[in-house]
Amino acid sequence: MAAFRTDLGIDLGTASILVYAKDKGVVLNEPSVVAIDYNTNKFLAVGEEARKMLGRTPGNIVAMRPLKEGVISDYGVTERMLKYFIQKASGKTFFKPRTIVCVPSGVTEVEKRAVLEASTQAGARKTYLIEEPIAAAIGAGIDITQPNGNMVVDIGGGTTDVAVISLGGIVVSRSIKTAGDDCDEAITRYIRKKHNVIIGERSSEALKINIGTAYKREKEVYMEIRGRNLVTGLPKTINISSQEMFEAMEEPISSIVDTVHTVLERTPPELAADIANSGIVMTGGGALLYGLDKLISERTGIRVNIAEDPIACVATGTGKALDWVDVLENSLLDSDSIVER
Ligand SMILES: Nc1ncnc2c1ncn2[C@@H]1O[C@H](COP(=O)(O)OP(=O)(O)OP(=O)(O)O)[C@@H](O)[C@H]1O
Repeated sequence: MAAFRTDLGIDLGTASILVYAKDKGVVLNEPSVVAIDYNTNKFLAVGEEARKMLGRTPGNIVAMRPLKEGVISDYGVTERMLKYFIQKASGKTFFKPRTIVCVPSGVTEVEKRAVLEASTQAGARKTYLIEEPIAAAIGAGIDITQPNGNMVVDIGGGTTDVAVISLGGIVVSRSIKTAGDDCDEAITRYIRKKHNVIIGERSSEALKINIGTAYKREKEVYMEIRGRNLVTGLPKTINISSQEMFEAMEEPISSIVDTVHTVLERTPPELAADIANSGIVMTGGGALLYGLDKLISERTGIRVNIAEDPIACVATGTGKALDWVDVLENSLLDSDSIVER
């Protein structure tokens, strides 16, 4: 199949957008955040620049995430943001690329159309949509065309997708709206309750990344964080331990582990035997949470492998899928079939 230099694979994620260009790898990796001036309806900033504005904007400016919990919460803004990133990644020498966009698993048919339309309007010659677990599996280096069962656990910002894939298609899957962002929220609630301190979104994420833990650590680690004292209203610095993080995130983490368990229970025995042999593969930023691989392995009795560069897996898999369009045809939705040009 002929491939063009500018073909793009796009991981349209809740937390970030990654764009993979053929033969170049990941060329763009930015938070899926936009800052809009509501008086003029103009985009003031997109991506990293907009993320810095979260929680720091005056009345007329809103910094927001148009994708939430694995679904498109603001359709029009998502469309404009996607266009912006496609044009940025294509550069000046823009000759119509083919794009393959990986959409969060919870999107509706209407939202799928919106993504296809946005991509077409941004100049794509043809756009395909791919399901997230399939892209994650390809990105993790799994040959999904084989008649072997593979289990992929993709833990993103808004959704966790657990899927068993064989012969290029999903055999059993489950998607829950509990993932990395819920861990951040659980941390914020815990600190507010236990320390009477309110911390921001970025601080709770920093705690999770630096000292978060899903499986008891042998050696306790600590991190200082600044927030606002609920009683005095003044800034306060507190020292948080990894044990506290373990307690704070217990609920979202057990939902994720239970989901893996449920999918395994529903997996046909032949495929379950394949998975027991090859192990479970974890992808997405959430896979990097300390001890989560160990915990899942302990609960299921199956080895767990964290994919190399788990955050980029969906994007690289989406990009690589451009070469597999013919094989994957049944799993892909394309712009010719649903967008009237
Ligand atoms: N080292 C780390 N430890 C724990 N969590 C991490 C780490 N690095 C990133 N994350 C978390 O991973 C999540 C983002 O993952 P990813 O970029 O795969 O999601 P996404 O594709 O944007 O989201 P979704 O798949 O839900 O649409 C965020 O919640 C982030 O805090």
